[in-house]
Amino acid sequence: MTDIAARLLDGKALARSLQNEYKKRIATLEPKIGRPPGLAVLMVGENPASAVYVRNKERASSKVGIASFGQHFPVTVTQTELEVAIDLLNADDCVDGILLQLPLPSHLDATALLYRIRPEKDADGLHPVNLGRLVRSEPGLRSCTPAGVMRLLAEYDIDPAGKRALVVGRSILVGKPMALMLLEANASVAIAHSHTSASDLCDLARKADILVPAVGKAGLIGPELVKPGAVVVDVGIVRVTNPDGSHHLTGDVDFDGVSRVASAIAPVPGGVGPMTVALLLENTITSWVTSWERRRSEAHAAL
Ligand SMILES: Nc1nc(=O)c2c([nH]1)NC[C@@H]1CN(c3ccc(C(=O)N[C@@H](CCC(=O)O)C(=O)O)cc3)C=[N+]21
Ligand SMILES: [Mg+2]
Repeated sequence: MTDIAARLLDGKALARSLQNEYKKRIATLEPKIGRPPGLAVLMVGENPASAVYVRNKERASSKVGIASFGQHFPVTVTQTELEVAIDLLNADDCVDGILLQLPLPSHLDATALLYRIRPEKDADGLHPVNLGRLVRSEPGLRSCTPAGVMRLLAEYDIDPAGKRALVVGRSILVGKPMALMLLEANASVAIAHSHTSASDLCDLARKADILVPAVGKAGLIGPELVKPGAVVVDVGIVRVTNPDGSHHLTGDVDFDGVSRVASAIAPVPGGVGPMTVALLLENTITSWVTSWERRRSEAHAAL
């Protein structure tokens, strides 16, 4: 067998160049709007993986000129306290994006909190209004990870139209919106999930031209599950503890094995993760511009 190295879908590099564009855009518009865009990331408890993502988001925000209104709550925080925090951010004219880091401890009702975020500030695209817009193929704020995957495919001129796509996983954060976005891009989409049998997963995966695992199970996708020439976008995130107690990040895909079979592959780390952060910034900037335009046209109407 000849080893054909797959093209690397370099999310890290693309995210870096997107961030440079965001930075310029903000620098141009800030004098007109009179304030920077604002993003509030709400985190509950001490999940170390979550802490890494929150830090990445805040670092990226400050790099492009987005003001952070992050709040970190103890694991004992009550539903009411979070509702109050969300209400204040909803009403704060300096805050354009609100992200509630998931998962939450089980004593909290995450759905009720997500529904409480004003759809105009829903930087994560998880409010039912924004999910409904996605189902209808209307513009709106969209879930950052799947939107980042679509942007990454576009950057490498990979057009899903007419291709068979398989999404593995059906979470509201990734799997479902991912399937809808691939459908919108005219792929023939299948979804495998925890009730899909191993043999069905194998059949579906081996037929897929575009394979998007989003499960969080290291080694789930080996080369035997990949159609030669397929595009593989790894959305799984697994935090592995090394023998010395340190940690490293890996995805659902056996990268070395699969990169000999696939035509293109997005790695973990360095693929979808940085794109998720980039699209979060982009959603925040979109909300910032939209709310400014709305206020301007209201002011005009009042004259
Ligand atoms: N409401 C909500 N929205 C989310 O978007 C959300 C969430 N909750 N909960 C947790 C997951 C996870 N997530 C990541 C974001 C960035 C990286 C990321 O930047 N990864 C880098 C490097 C990570 C590192 O520094 O090691 C990479 O893959 O190269 C990873 C994971 C967003 N999530
Ligand atoms: Mg599932």
